[in-house]
Amino acid sequence: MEEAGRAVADAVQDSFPVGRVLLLAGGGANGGDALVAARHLAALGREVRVLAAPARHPLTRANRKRLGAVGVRVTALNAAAVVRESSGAAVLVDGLLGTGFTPPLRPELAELVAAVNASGLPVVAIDVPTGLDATRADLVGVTVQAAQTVTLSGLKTALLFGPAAHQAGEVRLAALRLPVGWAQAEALATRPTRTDVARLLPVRSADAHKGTAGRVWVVGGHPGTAGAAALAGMGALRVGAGLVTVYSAADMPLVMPELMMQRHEDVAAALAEAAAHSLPDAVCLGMGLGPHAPALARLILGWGIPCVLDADALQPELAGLGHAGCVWTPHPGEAARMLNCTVAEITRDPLAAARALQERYGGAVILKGGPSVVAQSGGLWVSRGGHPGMGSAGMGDTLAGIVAALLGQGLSAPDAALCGVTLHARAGERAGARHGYGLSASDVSGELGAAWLDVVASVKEGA
Ligand SMILES: NC(=O)C1=CN([C@@H]2O[C@H](COP(=O)(O)OP(=O)(O)OC[C@H]3O[C@@H](n4cnc5c(N)ncnc54)[C@H](O)[C@@H]3O)[C@@H](O)[C@H]2O)[C@@H](O)CC1
Repeated sequence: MEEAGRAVADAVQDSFPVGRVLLLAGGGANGGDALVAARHLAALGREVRVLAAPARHPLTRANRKRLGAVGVRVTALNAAAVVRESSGAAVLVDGLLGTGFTPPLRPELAELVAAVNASGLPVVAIDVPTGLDATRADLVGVTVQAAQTVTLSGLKTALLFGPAAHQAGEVRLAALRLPVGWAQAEALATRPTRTDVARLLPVRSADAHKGTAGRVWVVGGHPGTAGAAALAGMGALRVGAGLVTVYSAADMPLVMPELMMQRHEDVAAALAEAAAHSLPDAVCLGMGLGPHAPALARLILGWGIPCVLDADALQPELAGLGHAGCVWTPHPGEAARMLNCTVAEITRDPLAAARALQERYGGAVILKGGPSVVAQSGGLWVSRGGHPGMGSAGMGDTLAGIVAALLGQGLSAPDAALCGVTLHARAGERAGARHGYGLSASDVSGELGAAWLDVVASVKEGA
C-alpha cells in the first residue's frame, strides 16, 4: 500500500504539478492507497483535501492515522462534500473502489461517481476507475471517467479493451515490488515494447537468397474472394518471404508480379502433388478459401510444418489438431465460433478468450482486436499501436501473410505472432497517417518495410 500510494503521488505530481489535490478514499485498500498518496503529496508541499469513508481495511485505518499525524485533516465522504471541495481543486484522485468492487454499485457510491464526473476536474484513478469491474471490458454501470489510471502490479482486462478502457484514460503501470504469489491472475498479461519485439526479428546473413528467406505457400481464395489470398501473399512478400506461391481455385488479381499463382480446380490434389516433391517453410491458409477449408487444414496440419490458420480455416472441428508450429488468427466472431459462445462473451474478456482458444486448439493464437492478444502456452501478450482505419476488409488477410512469412524465416509460432501483430500495427499507423479512415489493406502492406525499419530502430532509440 505504501508503494502503491507513493506511485500515485508521483503520477499526480508528474501530470498535474500545480494546484490543490482533492483525494477521495473508500473504506478498502484502494482508499488506503489514496490516503498514502495524500501523505506523500503533502510531503511534496502540495495542498491536499481528503474525503474518506470509514476505514474497513486495517492498513487503511493505519494510514488514516498516519495522515492525521502529519497534520492533514480528513473529512467525511459524501456527494455534497465532493461538490463543495471540487471547487478550486486542480485534480481529483479516485480511490473509492478498486479490484474489490463487486457490481452492481450501491446507490450511495453511484451518487459519488456522478458527483466526480460532474466536477469537471481531471481524474487520476487508482488501480481501476470506480465502477469498472477489473475483469471485464464492458461497462457494468455508472463509472468514473478518468484522465489517467495508475494501475498497480499488472494490467487488467478493463484497462486494455473495449468501452471499459475508454473510462481509464491514459494507463500507467506502477510495477510494485510484491512478494511472489501476490500478483493477481489478471495481471499475467504483458505488453512488450517495440524494443522487445525488435530483438525477436530475424537477421539475415549477407549471402541470403530467395531459397533461404522462406518459401511460403498461401492457400486461399474462391470465386468472389480471390483477393483475400492475394492480400496474404502481398503481406508475406512485404515482410521478406523469399518465394510466395498462391494456391487457389479462383483466378487471382495480378496485385504483385512477384507472387506466383497456381490456379487449380482441385487445390487439395495440387497441394498433395507439390508436397510430395518438397514442402515449403510455412503455409498460410483459409483466407477466402470457402467450404473446402477444413479438409485442406487437416491435410496441411498433418504435414507438421509451420502454418497460419485464418478465416475459413478457423473451425471448431479442428480443435486439438494444432501443433507447436501453428498460429490461429481469429477475430472475435471467428473466436466465438471456435469456442461455441457469443461474440459478447469474447469481447467482455479477450484475455480469457485467447487463453481458452490456445488451450483448446494448441500452438499460438492471435485474437485480433484493438489491441490484439497473443496467447501461447507460456502466457499472454497484449499488442500496442495500430490505427482505427485498420477496421476494414482484408486487414486480417494481410496479417496472416505477415505471420506466415515470419514463420518461414525461422521464428517460433509465438514470436512470429508477436512480431506479426507489431509490424502490422506499426504499418497501419504509418498508412493511417496518410489515408485516415480510408486506409486499405494494400496501403498497410506498402508500409510494412518501413514499419520493420521503425521497429529495428527502436533498439537504438530505446523506445
Ligand atoms: N493487488 C495488489 O497487488 C495491490 C492492491 N492494492 C489496492 O487494493 C485494492 C483492492 O482492495 P480491496 O480488496 O480492499 O478492495 P477495494 O478497496 O477495491 O474495495 C473494497 C470496498 O468496496 C466495497 N464494495 C464492494 N463492492 C461494492 C459495491 N457494489 N458497491 C459499493 N461498495 C462496494 C466494499 O464494501 C469495501 O469497502 C486494489 O484495487 C488496489 O488499489 C494496493 O494497496 C497494494 C497492492
